[in-house]
Amino acid sequence: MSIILDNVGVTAPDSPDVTLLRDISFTLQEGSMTLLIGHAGSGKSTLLQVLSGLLHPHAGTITLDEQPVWLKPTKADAKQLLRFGLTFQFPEQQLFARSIRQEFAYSLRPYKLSAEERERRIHEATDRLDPHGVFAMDRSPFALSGGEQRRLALATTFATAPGWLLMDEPTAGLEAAAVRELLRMLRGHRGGLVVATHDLDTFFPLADRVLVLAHGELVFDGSPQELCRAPEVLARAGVGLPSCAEASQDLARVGIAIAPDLLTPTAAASAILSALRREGGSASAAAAQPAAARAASTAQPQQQPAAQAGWLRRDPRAKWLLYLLLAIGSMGQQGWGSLALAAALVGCAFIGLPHSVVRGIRKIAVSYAIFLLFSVALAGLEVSPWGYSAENAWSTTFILARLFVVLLAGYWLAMSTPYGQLVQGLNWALQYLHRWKVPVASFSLAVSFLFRFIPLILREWQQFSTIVRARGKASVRPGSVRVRDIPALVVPLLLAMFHRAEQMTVALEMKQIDGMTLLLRKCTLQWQRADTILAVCALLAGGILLYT
Ligand SMILES: Nc1ncnc2c1ncn2[C@@H]1O[C@H](COP(=O)(O)OP(=O)(O)OP(=O)(O)O)[C@@H](O)[C@H]1O
Repeated sequence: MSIILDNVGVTAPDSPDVTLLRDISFTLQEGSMTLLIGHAGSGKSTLLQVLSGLLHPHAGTITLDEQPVWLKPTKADAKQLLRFGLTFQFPEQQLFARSIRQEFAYSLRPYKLSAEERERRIHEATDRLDPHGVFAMDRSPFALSGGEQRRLALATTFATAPGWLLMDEPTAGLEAAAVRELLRMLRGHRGGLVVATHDLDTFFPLADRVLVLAHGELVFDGSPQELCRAPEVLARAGVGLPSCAEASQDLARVGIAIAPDLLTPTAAASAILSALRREGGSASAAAAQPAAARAASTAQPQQQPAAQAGWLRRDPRAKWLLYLLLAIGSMGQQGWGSLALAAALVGCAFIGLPHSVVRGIRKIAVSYAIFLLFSVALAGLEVSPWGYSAENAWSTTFILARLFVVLLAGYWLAMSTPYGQLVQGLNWALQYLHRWKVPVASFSLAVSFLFRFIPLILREWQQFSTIVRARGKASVRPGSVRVRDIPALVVPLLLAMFHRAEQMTVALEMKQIDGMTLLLRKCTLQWQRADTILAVCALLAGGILLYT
């Protein structure tokens, strides 16, 4: 049961111009354990999602047992999906059900097992992962401790008996004893394993193979031992050395030569002992020196920050002004002709923004059109006597169309301005109101909080929707969620958001930040000539809309 990736390339789901993985080719053999390592953001999690059929590659092919994983760009082969088990970082965050039994039921549902087989799988998984017998089937998963929750989350994946178990940072946040326990379980896993990790020392002794990623490209494919003998590869890829290679370099400096590929403390200890016993270890230390020197001298590649797009460089105060005038001007329109003019002016604001932003309008428009159809259908209904008023329907259409133009203006502001700048721009205006004794401090705090929260919600939504697609084995378009998976998405999402809100509140309290502090912060924005031109254009656009 081998997995073959042939020249796979992946772009960001929402931004096809951003490449996440480039020309990845390799074959993974059944029963093997492969590590994915690389610097933060190198593409490890993305590769796991591609391997498990959650993310469609824009180029190349992926086959499992010579059968393609993807039938078409929006549809993975449902049968193939059942053969993968993907666990995410902090898998305990994915729990949502009222009872442990329901957690298992949710993970096993796509497999359509008989009742006996389902019970057998649950027993087998709990035997392995519940040594202290805390998984009473009617117990709430939220009544378990953090470590027990993680074991339960892993057990639900193990119960699906995946041919390929793919794990993202499985040791993150685990204490040493729990790591040992995890390794014991992994040794017992009968299928193939792919582990994305930064924890080289834990996994190198177990792994058959290591794939190193750097900036979305595969830069090394070989055994852990080979990689330890080539520390320059790790340095170039921005990955720290495993302890065995580091110890070998340090010992070489004091004249003790041991090989850099002794992956366990036991192997290293006996090599050190032999080296100490040997006379004149210094000569061999010289042999180890070049590798150390090579590693140290290899500078890590620096990524150049991308040039900022024109709109992003503009002062947020000018953008707020344009937004407010467009929004007020659009709301003031009473006829379709002038509303079309307002829409055209809002449309002009999108010129120069990335294609992904423009594509976002299509998504918003589709959802809004559905909402509009329902609203218009209801608005026209007349109850006594029964009938349908075209006039009511038409006026509702107009009001909703006007709202849509305002919504687009808001979307433009949000997409063209980083949230920090949005808040600064608004606070600048609020400072004047504060001087005129208008109580705006709480408003300023609420706005800062809200703007900080919106991107967090979007990020968490993306993460949890990927998790439910993986657990529910949903062969649906990436980014979408089936209705029946919504409880499995909403509960962990809300819990994560509450947790985030709590963290942010504590951070604000610790830093003693309140609305007044935010309001009185020195404004670091810099008004430029182009901003004056934008402000004049905004006033002109506003003037035209108010006049029409
Ligand atoms: N939906 C997306 N849109 C745009 N960029 C994305 C998207 N998903 C991931 N990226 C970017 O792709 C790169 C690879 O992300 P990925 O999560 O795969 O990295 P990683 O190697 O797993 O990182 P880490 O070790 O920090 O978990 C990152 O720079 C990330 O910001």
